Amino acid sequence: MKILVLNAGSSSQKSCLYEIQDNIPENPPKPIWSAQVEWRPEVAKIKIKTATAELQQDISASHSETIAYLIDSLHQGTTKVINDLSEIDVVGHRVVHGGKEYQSSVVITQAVIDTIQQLATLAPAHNPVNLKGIEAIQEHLGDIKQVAVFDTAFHSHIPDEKAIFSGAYEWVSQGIRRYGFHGISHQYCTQRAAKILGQNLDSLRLINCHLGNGCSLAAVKNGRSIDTTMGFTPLDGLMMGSRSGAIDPGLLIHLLRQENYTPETLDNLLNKSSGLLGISGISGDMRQILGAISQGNERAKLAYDIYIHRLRYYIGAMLASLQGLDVLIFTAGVGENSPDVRFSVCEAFGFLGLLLDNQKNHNHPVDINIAAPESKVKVLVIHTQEDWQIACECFKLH
Ligand SMILES: Nc1ncnc2c1ncn2[C@@H]1O[C@H](COP(=O)(O)OP(=O)(O)O)[C@@H](O)[C@H]1O
Ligand SMILES: CC(=O)OP(=O)(O)O
Ligand SMILES: [Mg+2]
Repeated sequence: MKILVLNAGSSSQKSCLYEIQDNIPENPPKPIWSAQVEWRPEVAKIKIKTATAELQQDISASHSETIAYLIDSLHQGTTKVINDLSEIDVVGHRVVHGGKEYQSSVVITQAVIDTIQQLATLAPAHNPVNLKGIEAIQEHLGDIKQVAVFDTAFHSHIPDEKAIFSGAYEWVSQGIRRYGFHGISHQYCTQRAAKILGQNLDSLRLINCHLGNGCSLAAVKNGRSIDTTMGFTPLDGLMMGSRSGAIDPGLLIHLLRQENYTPETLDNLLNKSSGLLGISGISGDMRQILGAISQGNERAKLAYDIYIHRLRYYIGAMLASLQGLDVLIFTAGVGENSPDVRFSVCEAFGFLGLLLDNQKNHNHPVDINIAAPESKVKVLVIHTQEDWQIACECFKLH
């Protein structure tokens, strides 16, 4: 069975074509075809990879035209991997916000599209681009079966005392609660951790640190998320590349009342120009922050220190929810690639008996335990594979 996956983020889209035969294999296979698009103001920067070819192309085209270009590259030119588009059985999409309506993956119907649309105000940087992907597939692949896989689904069993905000009781019936995000990645890493360690999830308390452009933690017990740092929207919790994470809600009232902010200017400030970017004034990219620190830039150092403090602070919160810890996991762009961040975080938890193996930490670890043999907590670096997780969900629903 051939499954095309579109994993759209706020500024980029990863896409893969997978083939699954009779059963889901234990280890994720390489995709037959993969593509990455970065949306820049005037241009889509495209990279396509197959077993035998690599193609890089900048095109000036709309979202739908860019997806048409990707689809063409599946059966034409040097990146051709299928003879005909009818070989594709199903298309899976990452959808960031599923609200209270969706607690597991669903086959997409018009009603599903309408709901994703209604939820767009809660994830304005994500749900609209997810919808564009669904519509482009309808346009170019007709009525092929499409599946929505929600970032919120993995967190849908978080107990009420951790999910309900301590505001108005009416919020509960209005669906205002902690939903949590990055669930596709948190779920993949949870299952992968059990596989790497050869242990059953029933016996493991995990904290998964998803540190990409957006950042969140999940506390996982018995294979389920029981707490997480993102909330009603993907703005809560940790400091991120350009998002503030949690801040005093009284500050928002102050900005609206005294500083003439509007909902739009606040949204822009908190989602697009805060976090590492806002504090450093340089970039939301951790590589650039680390580079600037090595040049002695004090604002970059402050941004890094706040980022680490917030990570430690929320790991503390997840520890309290789990009442202990067996495995700490680092994943996504920063978590997978920055030994500095991993070291700075782990240093604070020596009191738990957590000890890193410094050599393993620096040796580009992928899917291994980087804790010292005597450490009481295992520390895994896992290459998150959201696309594969989405493909597996499609396979299960087909
Ligand atoms: N070698 C590295 N060291 C530190 N950070 C890195 C490194 N490589 C990538 N990153 C970080 O990873 C981030 C992107 O992570 P990624 O998971 O790809 O994000 P997303 O899927 O949210 O767009 C970049 O902003 C960058 O800060
Ligand atoms: C939900 C979310 O924040 O996703 P991303 O990290 O892809 O922006
Ligand atoms: Mg991501």
